Amino acid sequence: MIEFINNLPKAELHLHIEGSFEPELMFKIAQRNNIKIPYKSIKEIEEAYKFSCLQDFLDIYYQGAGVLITEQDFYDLTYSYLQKCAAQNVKHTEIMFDPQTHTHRGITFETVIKGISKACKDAEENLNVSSLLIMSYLRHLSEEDAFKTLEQSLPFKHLITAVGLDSSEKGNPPSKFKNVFEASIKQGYIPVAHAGEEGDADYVWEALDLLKIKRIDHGNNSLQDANLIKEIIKRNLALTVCPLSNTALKVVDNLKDHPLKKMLELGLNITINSDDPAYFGGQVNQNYIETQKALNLSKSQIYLLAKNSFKYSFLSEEKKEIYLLQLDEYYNNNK
Ligand code: HPA
Ligand SMILES: [Zn+2]
Repeated sequence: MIEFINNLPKAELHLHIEGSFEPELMFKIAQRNNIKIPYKSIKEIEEAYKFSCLQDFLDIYYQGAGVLITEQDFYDLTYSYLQKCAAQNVKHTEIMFDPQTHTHRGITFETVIKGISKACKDAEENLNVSSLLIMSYLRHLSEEDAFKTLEQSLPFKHLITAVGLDSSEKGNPPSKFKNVFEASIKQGYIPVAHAGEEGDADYVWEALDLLKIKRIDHGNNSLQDANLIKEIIKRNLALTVCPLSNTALKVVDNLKDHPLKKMLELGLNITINSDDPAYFGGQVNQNYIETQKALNLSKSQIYLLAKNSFKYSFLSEEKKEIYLLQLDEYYNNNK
């Protein structure tokens, strides 16, 4: 089964590039930029990565991102993640980045987007991994600040496919960002949002009805509301579920209690993703492997999860078709 998962062609739809920042690379870039980080060794960093909730994690995640200064830093961070994609048979990835985490430290939007997008272009050519970008607004900041970010993104609109909403969920409902999402959609960006990770089902309703999202990031707490489940299925929206993130942030106590299998049985369109792999103990394949084991998922369920990852991507129908054919061929030869 492990080999079946490792070789399975798949896409990743929920990945924060700042959350892919491995300790080794963080040390290297910190040294290069003459920045002190509050850890003496990789062991100390790993010790610090013990979280009791989302906010606990976010404090450390923003601190880690603070060593990224130059276009080269953003390039190295992104290329390093894309190399991991190639090694895991991730054929396509939809990468979130948080511009405000960097612009608030005096790094220009241009530096961030140029470094990330150049790595994506090189990986497409050299590693055969395709990607697109999701610019995520930080929900603990104001809507006005998100509007500034939208404005800064416009010269680089051709490099960005979607907008997202992440950071501290509780107390920052989707309704706070209704206007900036409306403006983002007008600019041609596809809307997605984190909803129902720590927030309740009403936050997912708001994301659907007010932000008009085309995909739900996490969405675990949708299970609180049977009408919401029906609505998600009716709108044909997928949930980008992140099992190891959920256990690391205590959204779920134990992987054996994870609702993913129940979600599949309810007919929800589910995908498996790593969220912040450097912080949560595993890349996307590890998420598949551990979840399969904990929930005793069948090969056909694993196949369905990979199929959903392409089907609910924001690729063109033609490109989806190519990847889906590759996946079907793999499955027929290995089931
Ligand atoms: O899992 C997450 N939730 C909210 N914000 C985030 N930013 C990075 N990862 C996350
Ligand atoms: Zn996330």
